[in-house]
Amino acid sequence: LCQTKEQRILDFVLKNAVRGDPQSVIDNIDKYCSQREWSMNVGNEKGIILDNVVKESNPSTILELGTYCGYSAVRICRLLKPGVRFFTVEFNPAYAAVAKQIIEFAGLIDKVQVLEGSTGDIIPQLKKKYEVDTLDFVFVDHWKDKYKPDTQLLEKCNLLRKGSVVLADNVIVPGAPDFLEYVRNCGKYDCTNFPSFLEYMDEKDALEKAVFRG
Ligand SMILES: CNc1ncnc2c1ncn2[C@@H]1O[C@H](/C=C/CNC(=O)c2cc(-c3ccc(F)cc3)cc(O)c2O)[C@@H](O)[C@H]1O
Ligand SMILES: [Mg+2]
Repeated sequence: LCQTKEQRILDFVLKNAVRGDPQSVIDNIDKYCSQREWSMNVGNEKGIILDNVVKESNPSTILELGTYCGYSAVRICRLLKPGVRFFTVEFNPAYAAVAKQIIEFAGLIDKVQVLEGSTGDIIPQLKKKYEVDTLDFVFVDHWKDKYKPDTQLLEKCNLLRKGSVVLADNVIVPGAPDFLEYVRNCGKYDCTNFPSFLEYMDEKDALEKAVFRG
């Protein structure tokens, strides 16, 4: 009855992970996607870099663009102190449904708001509708051609402040060349590249950290 890969990932987690244990959820998604079916989760190599950037930023208000199955939502939220707010945006209802169940199973649903819709519509609503002042941390992992326009939209909506961290997945594979060129040359960000590997593969990939200068 599990027709989609995402449902099969959820089923594997529900069967094999430990309820309320985010690390076991992460480990089992990685196990399924490396042994059975490849899937576009940030994975464990890039995930460890993500963990370190989150830890050093110690963020209180976090936004993720592109929830997919919720792997990076679980990865990020397992590190956060109580009382922080994590918003994640997903416009595919089937993916959002899987992600909510995975986040819930991990015991993190109280920290997470899965906002169903398009980033282009939701980002402008964050201040008024979701009572966001500014964002401390943004994880960008949705369609690669939307990285640059959505980063510019975050700026336009005054959601970034001095020191806000924008961390982008896949800047080598599939790549986000216009985003890289923008954040590295527009003069508004201090950029750091973190070379790593594509999830569950030996191919090179990288994360880019862009810290807003304010
Ligand atoms: C544009 N506005 C949007 N608003 C809300 N949600 C959006 C969205 N765009 C995309 N999404 C959602 O984000 C997710 C999209 C992620 C796109 N990611 C990739 O394409 C990707 C692709 C690869 C990949 C790498 C190598 C390869 F051979 C094949 C694929 C690896 C990755 O780590 C990736 O992140 C989906 O859940 C989609 O429904
Ligand atoms: Mg990715």
